[in-house]
Amino acid sequence: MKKPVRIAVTGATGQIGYALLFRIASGDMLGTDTPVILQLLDLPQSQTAAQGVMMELQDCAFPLLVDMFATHDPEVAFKDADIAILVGARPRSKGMERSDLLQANAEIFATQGAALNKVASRNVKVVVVGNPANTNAYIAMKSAPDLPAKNFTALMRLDHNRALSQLAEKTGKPVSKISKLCVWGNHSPTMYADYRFATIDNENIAEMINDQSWYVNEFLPKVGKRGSAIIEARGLSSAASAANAIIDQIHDWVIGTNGEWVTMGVPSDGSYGIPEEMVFGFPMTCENGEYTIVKDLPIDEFSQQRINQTLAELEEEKAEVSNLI
Ligand SMILES: NC(=O)c1ccc[n+]([C@@H]2O[C@H](COP(=O)([O-])OP(=O)(O)OC[C@H]3O[C@@H](n4cnc5c(N)ncnc54)[C@H](O)[C@@H]3O)[C@@H](O)[C@H]2O)c1
Ligand SMILES: O=C(O)C[C@H](O)C(=O)O
Repeated sequence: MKKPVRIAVTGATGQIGYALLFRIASGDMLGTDTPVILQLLDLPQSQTAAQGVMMELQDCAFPLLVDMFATHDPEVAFKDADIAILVGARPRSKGMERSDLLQANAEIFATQGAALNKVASRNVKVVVVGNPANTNAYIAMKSAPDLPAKNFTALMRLDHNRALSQLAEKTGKPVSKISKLCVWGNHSPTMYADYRFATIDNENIAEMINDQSWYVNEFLPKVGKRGSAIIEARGLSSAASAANAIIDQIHDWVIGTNGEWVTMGVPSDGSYGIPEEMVFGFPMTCENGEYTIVKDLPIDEFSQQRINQTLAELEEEKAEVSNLI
């Protein structure tokens, strides 16, 4: 058996927390050979609910769950954390855009970035889920100057998975056959789900579908606005699919992608003209616990225009939180 991995989860008693914790403890995220310790953070008024969630976790008798505790203090929750999943934040409701949450949620990520800086493992892998996820990840990263900036990521795997499923449905082929898809930019309707390089059995999907109007007028808006469609239909924002995407993003970051592309929101290294440190969705491969941006892809005029649009939105969000960083 390996050494237990300390996993801090914020917003542990919320919707996503409830869909996430049991899958982490069952081994879906890090594999069935890796024991875990869950360090749960939620607000003081949610501590009784947190006890209830822990009772249920206990009642599952997961062999991999070696310890767990709940607290309202970020410095306790993040102590020595190897992985920190920052979910705790207000979700949007009908009629709101994710950027409307910026002022409500930004301070949480400044406080939690500072706490991670103080007490987490120096190698902590951070995934920010609370919206607007990219800018919140940027705030957390800037609030943690002693940790490597590359350790801070935003959840963009849900967008990637949504795009995969739409392409599988359109082509009638299984999701597992699709390679080299990516989503550029912000986790917002401006995101750019790029299928130009995507293949099924080495055949180019764009050529296979051969319908630019479907791509521009149906596929891109459907993927970009999927979060709103779920809120409209369910009355609540996505939770099980978000938890699943968190599991996928961390699984692949830690265990690797075998050369396959995935999408993660990561601090830019200047690739594709994206300003350094801007937390942006890029195509990614992962190996040995490190991610690498897929470099030197050709960017045509349409793609450049879409990338510029999502970048401009991130620049605006960044300007709005300049008081916090
Ligand atoms: N990036 C993505 O793909 C994605 C997908 C789905 C949801 N989200 C976002 O995730 C966030 C959580 O969604 P949810 O549906 O679980 O919401 P929820 O309201 O069900 O749960 C949020 C939890 O966070 C807790 N919380 C609030 N402030 C906190 C703080 N300062 N510290 C610790 N805990 C705190 C609340 O008490 C609550 O238990 C929202 O911002 C939502 O928009 C992101
Ligand atoms: O859209 C939301 O507000 C929730 C989440 O970001 C999603 O994409 O489902």
